[in-house]
Parts: sequence; structure tokens; C-alpha cells
Amino acid sequence: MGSAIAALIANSSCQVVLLDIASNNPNDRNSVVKKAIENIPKQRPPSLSHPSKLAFIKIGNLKDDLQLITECDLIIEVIIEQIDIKYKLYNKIIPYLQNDAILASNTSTLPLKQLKENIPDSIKSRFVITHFFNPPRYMELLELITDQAVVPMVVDKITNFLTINLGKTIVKSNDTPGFIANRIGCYLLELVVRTAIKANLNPVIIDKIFTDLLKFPNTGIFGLYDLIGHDVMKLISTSLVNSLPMNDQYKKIYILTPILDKMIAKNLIGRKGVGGFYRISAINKVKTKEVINFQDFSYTAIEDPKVEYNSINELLDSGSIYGQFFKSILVEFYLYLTSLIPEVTDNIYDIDKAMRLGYSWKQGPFELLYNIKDGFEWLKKEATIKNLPLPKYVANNNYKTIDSSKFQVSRINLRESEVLLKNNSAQVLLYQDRLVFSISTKMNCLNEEVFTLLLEAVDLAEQREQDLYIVPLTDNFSAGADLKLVAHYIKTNDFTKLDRLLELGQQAMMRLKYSHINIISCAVGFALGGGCEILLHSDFIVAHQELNAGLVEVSRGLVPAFGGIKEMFYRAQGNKDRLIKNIINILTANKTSSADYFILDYGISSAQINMNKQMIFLEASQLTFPKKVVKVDKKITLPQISLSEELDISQYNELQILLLAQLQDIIALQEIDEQEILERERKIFLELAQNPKKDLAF
Ligand SMILES: CCCCCCCCCCCCC[C@H](O)CC(=O)SCCNC(=O)CCNC(=O)[C@H](O)C(C)(C)COP(=O)(O)OP(=O)(O)OC[C@H]1O[C@@H](n2cnc3c(N)ncnc32)[C@H](O)[C@@H]1OP(=O)(O)O
Repeated sequence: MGSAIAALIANSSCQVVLLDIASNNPNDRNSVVKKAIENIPKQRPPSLSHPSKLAFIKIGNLKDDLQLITECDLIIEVIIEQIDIKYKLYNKIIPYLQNDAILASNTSTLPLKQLKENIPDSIKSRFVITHFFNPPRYMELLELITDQAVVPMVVDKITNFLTINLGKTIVKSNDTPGFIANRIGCYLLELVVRTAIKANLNPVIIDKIFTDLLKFPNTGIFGLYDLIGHDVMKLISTSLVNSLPMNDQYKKIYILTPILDKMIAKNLIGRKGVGGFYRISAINKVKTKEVINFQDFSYTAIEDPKVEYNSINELLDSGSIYGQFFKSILVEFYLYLTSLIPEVTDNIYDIDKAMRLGYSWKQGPFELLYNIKDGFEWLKKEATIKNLPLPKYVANNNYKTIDSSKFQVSRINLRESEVLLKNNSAQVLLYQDRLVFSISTKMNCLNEEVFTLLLEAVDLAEQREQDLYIVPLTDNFSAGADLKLVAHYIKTNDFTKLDRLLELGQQAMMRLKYSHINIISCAVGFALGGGCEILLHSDFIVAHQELNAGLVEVSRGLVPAFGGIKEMFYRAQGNKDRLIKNIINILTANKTSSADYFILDYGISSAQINMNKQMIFLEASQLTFPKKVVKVDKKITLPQISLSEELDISQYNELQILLLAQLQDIIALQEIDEQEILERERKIFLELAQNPKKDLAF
């Protein structure tokens, strides 16, 4: 994980030093760290936002290069979870720490108290635990563990670095084993897996219920166990069980399960092994997902199971085997969860946040309990039937003070904004003194109403002489044109509406580009198709590093038609190489995987990258923009290139070849202005849209 954390820091464009053990090879003492560096670009999912970020990582070994530590403000120890080995390392590095440098351990199992036992007092005040989640580039959660000895200035400094520079959301946890997320997450994993194996239940059905009814990530519980690795789960749980108090329920559910031990012995440890609860095989050359049979460890192909219940309440009331199973594990789980308050944390919203951001649950456990009819009353009743003692939090009715509006807090608190304009798909807000346009459709998809209000928003911004910020209030900037709506129009032959959408889209993009106020787009999540076209027509983009943006239309059997083709020509400004690159973006439906890639692949010149998606708008609103110099639509010269010679067309499909021919026709014009390309773009779109092989449906 050390190299993945180094990569995350490099992604933020901060300098980072990666020190690993010195190799025995006298000719190359850095061979171990070099191997780690070589592996960074191979990590999946990718740890680096762009290969160029490797330049931010300096390497060394823990024998010859300790002086590099003197250059560092923060030293994160990411080594094996053995206290003696950690002590040895601390003794080595402490003499090289700057007076105000912070020392942090990324331990997931050892308490801060124990880590500090042999540390000089002068270091105790700046020694904390920073618990990253794997993979660190993608998981937003960071558990921060401090104690009385740590001075507030240190807490502020590290909090700023982790949130602003690295984009993490910090949840403070007490210094208890497993902290918050793993204590709860691993308990649930062990509880479900061990109870289900004992009852010989089917992992596929259990996982399906977790994903469909409880909205867990697609891996479910057994899939996650495989992903973490049965060997690693054993290490984590053993360590937890050894450090938890005698009467902790984790010890009781961590029962002997010979099947799990046999699986480890057979290297059936999950994705890293020869299989796990699941495995992917090639059956008749078809990739097939299989599930294990616990009796003989053979595998059977999975047929997509149907869950016959519409809600968790229906399942729990059903009295079926799986209904009873879920009733029993949910009662056990919630009694355990509530027994952790206030020992692990007294903030239940932090518990929910930790499970959402560290385990990717759609809802945290407390919010989830709201989905169960009379959740806490149900829990009390079931616990009483089973004669189980109620934790204080439940027995004292403390849960009655839960404020459900605090579970998922949106990026901008709408209650603080004045709504200036609004329709069913978008709104214009006055947030403090900033004009904000935000879309409110599913995935912020674009329809006539969005464009109509966007046009009105630009009018309003111009009247008020104020810049306009385009800000998503949810996790995505925009997934582009509403393809469900487009498919519906096509099905009902409503070509007037289709034409109107196309016209409005193009008009809105040109209005953004040629208005005399600045248009600032705050780009997070997906900005695809029309979403990307809005970015291309904005004056400035503040982008989250984890942005996925691109003109992906060709992958849907369409072509960009809200000015995307036009911008790719226009932005090349006569430069041959840039034009070829831009055409490849369209042809290959280049969906970039980070803001770094988007800026380079799409030739974006006015953008700033931010690591923290919660802070994108804050950052945008703090920037000052010069008065916009409205561009003049001049003719651009088109470099005379032959696309069939410049590109390897053998790899392209029918639509791509047809599109290439149309783009070549534009190039043949030699000189063109923006309006002319836009008209061409519309013509190309309509011509190619007749191609019947289209799959707009989801
Ligand atoms: C003779 C014919 C003439 C035709 C003339 C037509 C003229 C019409 C004018 C249109 C001009 C368009 C021009 C523009 O340049 C083109 C575009 O913008 S095309 C759209 C490009 N965008 C995409 O292809 C993105 C599609 N979406 C995705 O790939 C994925 O959804 C995602 C964004 C990667 C997210 O993936 P996930 O996180 O897994 O989420 P889901 O896929 O489950 O999505 C959640 C939810 O949202 C719905 N949804 C997503 N994108 C769209 C969309 N573009 N339109 C409609 N709905 C969308 C998705 O279906 C899910 O819905 P649910 O299942 O929850 O109901």
C-alpha cells in the first residue's frame, strides 16, 4: 500500500519520497524500491492519475537515504503490522525528523497507545494514525486517530493536508481496535460468511439480497471477502480478536469454520488464489462466473438468481429460509453496531460516513435501519424474542434523537441558497453572491428543459454582470444527452422534439462560449457526451482529479452533436498533430480516467485540478477571473491531411469509417469558421443517426 499512497500524493502534484528496505544487492541497494516503482503503473485499478506523475516520486532505501526524511513535513509509515518491526523503524527515522514534521502510521490494527509506548515525548505530540483505505486513490475515507498528547496545530496541519491536498474525507475515531470501518465491516463479513456456511446457504442469493435490497456494492459480502483475500481476512480478524476485550461479540461470531480453513489450505483464498467463493472460468471459451460448492469445493456456473422480494421488509416478513437468515444476522449486526457507541465513536453520522466512504455502501448502517419498518423498534422486539441484552444506546432510546437529514449532506446546502429560476430539470441559485446553474435530472442528463434554463441563466448572468458557475449538486457533472428520452422520441417518431433538442443543445453551447460573462464549470464524476461538450464550451474548469470526461458518443452509435466535433476542429487551430489527436478522441470515444488525462488528451488550457470533490465549488468561487474577452469567430485553416493515411483504419467499425469520411470532407474545405463546422456537425449527426445499429437503451 506504501507505493499506492505515494502515487496518491504524486497525483496531487506534491513531492513525495518513497523509502523501502535496502536490497542485499551491493550493486543496487534501491532494487526493492525500484521494483515497487515499476509496479505502480501496473496496479489495477490504476494508482496514478497520469504516468507523468511518477516524476513527483523520489526513491531511496532505509539504510543509505534516511537523510531524505529531513526534507519531509509528513512521514507515513506503511510497513508490516508487527510492533517490534515498527519500533525498529521509528528508532531509525526519528533522528532525521524535522522539528515540526508529523509522524503517522498507516496501521489498520495496532492501537496508537501501543505504537507510542517507546517513542520519545517530543515525538508523541506529533504522532498520529492515518488509516487509508484500499485502493487509496479511490477510497475517500481516511480514519484519523489522535490522542491527548497530539497538539491541535498538528491535527489542523494534517487535516488540511489530507483533505485539501489528498482529497480525503476524515472521520475521527477513538483509539480502539479496527477503528470504525473495519471493526464494523469485518464483523459483518465474518458474521454473514460463517453463519451462511454453517447453515449451508447459497452465497449467490445472499449477495444478491445484499446488493438488490440493501444496496450494497456489487461485490456483495462473499465477493468482498474474495476481493480482500481469505488469508488477509484471517490476519485482520485474528488481530482484532486478539486485541478486543474478552466479552466482545466479535470473538463469539469468529467461530471455528473448518470449511474456510480448508479453502485457505487449497489456496482458494479469493481473487489472488485459484478461486474463492466465486471464480471466473472460461467455459466453452465464454467467461463464466462460478460459485463454490462447500461439500466438495467444486464450482458451478451461476445463473442470475431472482430475488422475489421487493424490499427488505418483505423479505424479513416472509418467514423463508433467507428471510430468517437475514433477520438473525441483521439483529446480531445491529446489536453489535450499537454496542460500539460511545466506545468507538459517539457520532453515529461518522459511523454512517465511514461505511459509505470506506466500504462503498450506498447508505450507512443507521440510515439503512430507516429502511426497515420501525427499524429500532423492530430491533428491540427481535432482541427481546431472542433474549439478547440491549446495548445502552438502544435501551436508553438514544436513537430517538437521530436527525435523518444529517446522513447524506449534499455538496451545497440548498437551504442557504435563493432559487432565482427553476424548472423540472434545472435551477439557477444565488449561493452567497455567486450565480449557480445546477441540473436536477438523473445523472444530470441533458434535455430541452436543461438547455432552456441554461440559456435563461446566461441571460440573467449577463444582466447582473456576474459570472455563471455550472455546479453539480450530486456526484456527477453530466452523463450527456438523455438517451432514454432520445430513444423514446425515436420510438414515437417525434422528430420535431429531436430536432428541437439538437438545436437547443447547439444554441446553448454557443451561448456559453460567446456570452460576455465567464462560465466556470465545476467538474466531478462523469462529464460524458453533452456533459463534456459543456466543459469544452466553458471559459474555465475546476476539475476533480477523479473526473471521467470525454466525447463518448461513438460508443453509443452516435456522434457528438452539441458542438463537440466543432470544438475538436476549432481547438486544433490549424495544428496538424492536435487535429489528429482530437479526431482520435471522437473516433475512439475517448473517456478519460482523470482530470490530468482530460486536460492533455482534449487540449484544455483553462483548468485547475482539485483533489477534493467536496471543495470544487469552494475553490472555484475563490478564484478571480479577468473580464472575459469575447472571442471572435474567425476562419481557421485546416491542415491538409489524409485521415486514412494518418490513422490505422483497419481497427475501426462501420460507423467510425463513415464518420472518418465525413470529417475528411470538412478537412477538404481548407478553411472554415465555427458556424460552418457546427452546421456540418448537425448534418453528420442526422445522417449517421439513421444507422439502425444503435443501442441507446440502458
Ligand atoms: C433517425 C434518428 C434521428 C435521431 C436524432 C436524435 C437527435 C437527438 C439529439 C441528441 C444529440 C446528442 C448530442 C450529444 O453530443 C450526444 C450525447 O450526449 S450522447 C450521451 C453520451 N453519454 C453516454 O453515453 C453516457 C451513458 N451512460 C453511461 O455510460 C453510464 O450510465 C455512466 C455515466 C458511465 C454511469 O454508470 P453507472 O455508475 O454504472 O450508472 P448507471 O449506468 O447504472 O446509470 C445510473 C442511471 O442513470 C441512467 N443514465 C445514465 N446515463 C444516461 C443517459 N445519458 N441518458 C439517460 N439515462 C442515463 C441509467 O440508465 C441509470 O438509470 P436507472 O437504471 O437507475 O433508471
